[in-house]
Amino acid sequence: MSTTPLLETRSLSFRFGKRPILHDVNLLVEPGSIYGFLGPNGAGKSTTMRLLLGLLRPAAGSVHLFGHNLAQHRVALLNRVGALIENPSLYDHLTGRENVEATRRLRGVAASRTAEVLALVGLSDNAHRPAREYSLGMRQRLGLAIALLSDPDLLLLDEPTNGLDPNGIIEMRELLRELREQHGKTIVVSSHLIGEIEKVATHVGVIQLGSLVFQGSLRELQQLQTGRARLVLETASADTCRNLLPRLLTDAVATAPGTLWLQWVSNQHTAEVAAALVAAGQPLYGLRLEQPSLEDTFLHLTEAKPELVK
Ligand SMILES: Nc1ncnc2c1ncn2[C@@H]1O[C@H](COP(=O)(O)OP(=O)(O)OP(=O)(O)O)[C@@H](O)[C@H]1O
Repeated sequence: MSTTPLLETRSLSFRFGKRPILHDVNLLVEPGSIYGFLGPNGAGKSTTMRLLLGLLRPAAGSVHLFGHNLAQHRVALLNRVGALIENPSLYDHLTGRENVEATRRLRGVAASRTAEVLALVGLSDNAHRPAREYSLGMRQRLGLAIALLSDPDLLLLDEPTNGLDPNGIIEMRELLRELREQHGKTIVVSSHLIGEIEKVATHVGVIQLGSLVFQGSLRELQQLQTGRARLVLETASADTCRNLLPRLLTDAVATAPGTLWLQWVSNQHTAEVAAALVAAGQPLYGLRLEQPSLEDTFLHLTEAKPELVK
């Protein structure tokens, strides 16, 4: 069964003046997902978010929200989107509740929503305090409350945990999970930290130098990580082993006179390599599996050329 993506970009490109910033970006966000939009600083995440919100105009390509072209139905489509772009602009002298109220009136949203959104982000008990007394985490949650006023189907959050302490990061993560699981929101959340995204995202897009270098489910990213596992083999002479076992060791790389690295395939293959070495009369001093971390895989992706996009 195929569903219409909630958000899609088609060959989206952007330039600042003559400088190309985004190249042919094809994002695909399924309804009900938390899409982690990952990339190092300067990769183009904020620019993409601004294009998704119609705040910048593409040099080429298009943005589609809920199956419709943003350029043609801007107001109607953006009514269904809530956004938090970096730090929310708040009135520091007003209370949390008054900050929400100010936007609620402006947008003509029902009065009952103020208490609802404050409760949703866990700020009911602090709603009477002026925003200047709020921690950064509370400010982010207040910004999110304001973004939730019109009960949007899609939330676009640009680095919402930037600068938060570990507690604030956990609270934000739990809030995103709750918004998806209990309120059916689809969320796009950008970050430069894979460690944060892997804990909350169902899908991941990785951007590097303005190009999407990976897009898929978190599971597919983890599979890519497993595929990068390698066997490290310690023996007396790497060259002798390679000569004796050309079929098994053609692609092995000698990193030291007695050390070979080869791509990990399966447990069976590992056992076959070990048995073959011993049968060939070669000493086996060590055999270990090295699994790169997801962080390594992310770094690998963001160092690689953009050929991995599906
Ligand atoms: N107003 C601007 N004029 C010219 N270049 C810009 C402007 N804003 C951003 N850029 C450039 O566009 C590129 C992408 O920036 P962008 O802010 O989208 O990246 P990012 O992935 O969000 O990174 P960060 O997390 O550091 O904001 C960068 O090279 C940046 O220098």
